[in-house]
Amino acid sequence: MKRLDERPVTPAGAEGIDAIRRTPGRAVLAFDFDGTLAPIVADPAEARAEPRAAGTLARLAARAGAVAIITGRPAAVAVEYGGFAGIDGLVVLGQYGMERWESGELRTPEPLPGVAEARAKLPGVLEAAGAPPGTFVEDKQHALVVHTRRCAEPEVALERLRGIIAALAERTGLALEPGRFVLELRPPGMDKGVALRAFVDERDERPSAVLFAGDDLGDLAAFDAVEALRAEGVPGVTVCSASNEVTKLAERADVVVDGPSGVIDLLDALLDGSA
Ligand SMILES: O=P(O)(O)OC[C@H]1O[C@H](O[C@H]2O[C@H](CO)[C@@H](O)[C@H](O)[C@H]2O)[C@H](O)[C@@H](O)[C@@H]1O
Repeated sequence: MKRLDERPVTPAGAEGIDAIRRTPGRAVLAFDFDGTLAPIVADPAEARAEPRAAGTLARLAARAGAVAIITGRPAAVAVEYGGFAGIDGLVVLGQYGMERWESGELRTPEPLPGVAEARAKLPGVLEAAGAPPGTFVEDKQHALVVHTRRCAEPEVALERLRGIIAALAERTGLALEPGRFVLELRPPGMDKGVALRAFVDERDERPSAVLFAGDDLGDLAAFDAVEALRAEGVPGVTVCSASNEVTKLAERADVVVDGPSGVIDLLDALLDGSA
């Protein structure tokens, strides 16, 4: 396993890592799910966390001030696919922070009416746009996700659909959330940055440091939140779980690691003091 001091880390990131090591009991660490803790697969229902993820998160939750998963998935799905149900102290903020799972309890709001309207219109919209074979819709109750990963040319398919899905989002009062070969229609107002900031602000004490790890465009809002906290004097670390599908996070991150296994290696190094 690569030691942290063998990796390129920005000076601000190194400060954040030092602060986590010095005072882990007041550190807040949060993670995206797909692409960060779970390797990307063609069928979203087949995604599962990296086999070491639950064990490492359990150790982390026992040592850190607070640990959360902040995901676009429904919280219960991330708990199930991650194997996270037994992790004491873990909080899962699902659907970009609209849902909260904690100690086996799920809090979820009523779906926005625009989602039902979009659900009814989406099949016709996709047909009218000539969605290529392989395009499919994932219905998350609070949001609808158009996937193109299974198309012969996923990027071409995504670009063909982008405009018409954006128009549907506008007509139904929803936000368009683009991601790795996905266009998601979801309620506006909440994002991973808002969710992370609220999670940090719940603490009784100011955190010693904040870390967020992600891989996709929706995670940039959480990177913004880490940077805003840094500007307020809270040391922070942004970690990119790298892929060749999204490069924007690697350009912004303090530390870049090689996919979900690299994220777990990094956390194990932090926990084992070899960081
Ligand atoms: O916030 P996340 O935990 O990263 O969730 C974002 C979206 O992830 C899922 O899609 C991605 O993973 C799939 C399974 O590996 C993959 O097939 C797809 O191409 C990826 O974009 C999920 O299906 C979405 O609902 C989430 O919004």
